[in-house]
Amino acid sequence: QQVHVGCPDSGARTCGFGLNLSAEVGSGRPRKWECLSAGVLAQRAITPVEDEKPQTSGLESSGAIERTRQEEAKGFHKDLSLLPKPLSALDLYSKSNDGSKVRVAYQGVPGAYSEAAALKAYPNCETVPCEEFEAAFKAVELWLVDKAVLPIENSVGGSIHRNYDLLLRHRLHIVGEVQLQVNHCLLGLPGTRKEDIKRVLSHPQALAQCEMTLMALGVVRIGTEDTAGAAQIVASKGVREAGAVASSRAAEIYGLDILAEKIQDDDDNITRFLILAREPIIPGTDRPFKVLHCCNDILT
Ligand SMILES: O=C(O)C(=O)C[C@]1(C(=O)O)C=C[C@@H](O)C=C1
Repeated sequence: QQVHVGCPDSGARTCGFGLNLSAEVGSGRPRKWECLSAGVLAQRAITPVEDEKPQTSGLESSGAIERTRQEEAKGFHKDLSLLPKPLSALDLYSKSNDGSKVRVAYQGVPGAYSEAAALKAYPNCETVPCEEFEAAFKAVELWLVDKAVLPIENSVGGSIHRNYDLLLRHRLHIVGEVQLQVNHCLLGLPGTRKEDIKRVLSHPQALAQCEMTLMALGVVRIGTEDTAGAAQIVASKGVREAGAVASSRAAEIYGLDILAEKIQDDDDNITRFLILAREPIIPGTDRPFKVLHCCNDILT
């Protein structure tokens, strides 16, 4: 039984990190265990093939070993390209930025715009729903997630003050931002008509963004924690006269009909989200950065 974890392209001999585990078949006892770290002294993994080489005896054998040792000592650093390449700041930047395996907290339930913003920022991320904004901040601080994506302002509704307060009270860093086009839909139970709706549930921001449409419909507005949460309530209560303002994705997730699309007052309804992390982004020194100098002298 042999397990070898290493770099397939360079082979065990040159791989900087490797694990080589061999055991005699049937004995159940490991015969050899070798784990190599990235250190230069531990460059060479003993492969099973080398281990099975027939043994030679006496002087002939020790002379050959000595010659090999000397040759190896002389030629140890001959092919420098075989040494493991040190990580650069750029490697780390691109690896942490490909979106894979990143856990991102957002406020709301699946189908919320904040979840869409998280997926826009990190397309392959694992989204983690949180009941309140504060829970999303704490999830990052407690290392339960890597990032949080939170709405900070909307082109129609203005600032989301709660998140400004939370930014002051928590020690997280703003590491990016996402802008999302928010297209609200009026959702209802399957088979309902727009005219049947008497009460509309949604996040207060979303209700404010659809003020004119909702006024024209003459419906009662009820605030909820998030837009997708409103869709979830409408679907679970099964009340035909209740509707929700939420995304088309929320309609899909909770099995609701889209009774009207793009019901926001302003077609250009954009929400800006901040991406928060425990660590700030420190510009690397291996890439050029643009710096803008404002010289007052030029203007006077
Ligand atoms: O309820 C949601 O779906 C959210 O993501 C929250 C929120 C907000 O807080 O502004 C985000 C975008 C929309 O502007 C409406 C609501």
